[in-house]
Amino acid sequence: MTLSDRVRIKDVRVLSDNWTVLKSTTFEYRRANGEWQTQHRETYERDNAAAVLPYSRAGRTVILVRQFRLPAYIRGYDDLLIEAAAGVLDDASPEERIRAETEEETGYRLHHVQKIFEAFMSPGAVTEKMHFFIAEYEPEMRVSDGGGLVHEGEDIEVLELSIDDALAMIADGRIVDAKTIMLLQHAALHIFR
Ligand SMILES: Nc1nc2c(ncn2[C@@H]2O[C@H](COP(=O)(O)OP(=O)(O)O[C@H]3O[C@H](CO)[C@@H](O)[C@H](O)[C@@H]3O)[C@@H](O)[C@H]2O)c(=O)[nH]1
Ligand SMILES: [Mg+2]
Repeated sequence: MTLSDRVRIKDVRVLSDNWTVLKSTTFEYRRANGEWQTQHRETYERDNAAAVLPYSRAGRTVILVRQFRLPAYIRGYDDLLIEAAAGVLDDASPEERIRAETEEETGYRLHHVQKIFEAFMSPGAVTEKMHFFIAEYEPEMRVSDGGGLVHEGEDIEVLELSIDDALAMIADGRIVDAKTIMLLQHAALHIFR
């Protein structure tokens, strides 16, 4: 299947080209009834990213991180966000990037990482596609404190939580990050049954 016979791009304007590119695109879309309709949409063109849930089957625990997120704060969330370790790919492969990112953010040097799925996280506005991984960890894999890159402003706390506590934190609103909820629910369904 291709959409190229339903979409005609007419004009693309760069509205902002700073940390990430914001574009405005004018295009024609052929509706289900066959009529062509002109539309304008803005897209925030982010690189793809990867996220991971390190888990211990024996300990029934997972590793998460906690950090400040300005967009959530602006929207009224008055706490640090609890998240799965994640990072943008920066032209690396998802597997390569998620290992490096996990070590940077959590201090764990993972061995095998298992891809579980890919997902667009906000497809109405953001181009980013997230690659999701799970990975078994053991205490010996912790090679540093993690914490992220100070010169990039990262100030990341590492959390080791029981899966039951993590799932309870989704229910009571202490975990509100989408990628993290997806990974924890995957773990509940497929790892810690
Ligand atoms: N100077 C500057 N730095 C930025 C900006 N935006 C992000 N950064 C820095 O760029 C680095 C990106 O860190 P990563 O670990 O690679 O990405 P991330 O912030 O975890 O983002 C991923 O997860 C987010 C939460 O789900 C996603 O929102 C994001 O799109 C991505 O997937 C961080 O040091 C962050 O502070 C910006 O506008 N200006
Ligand atoms: Mg990150």
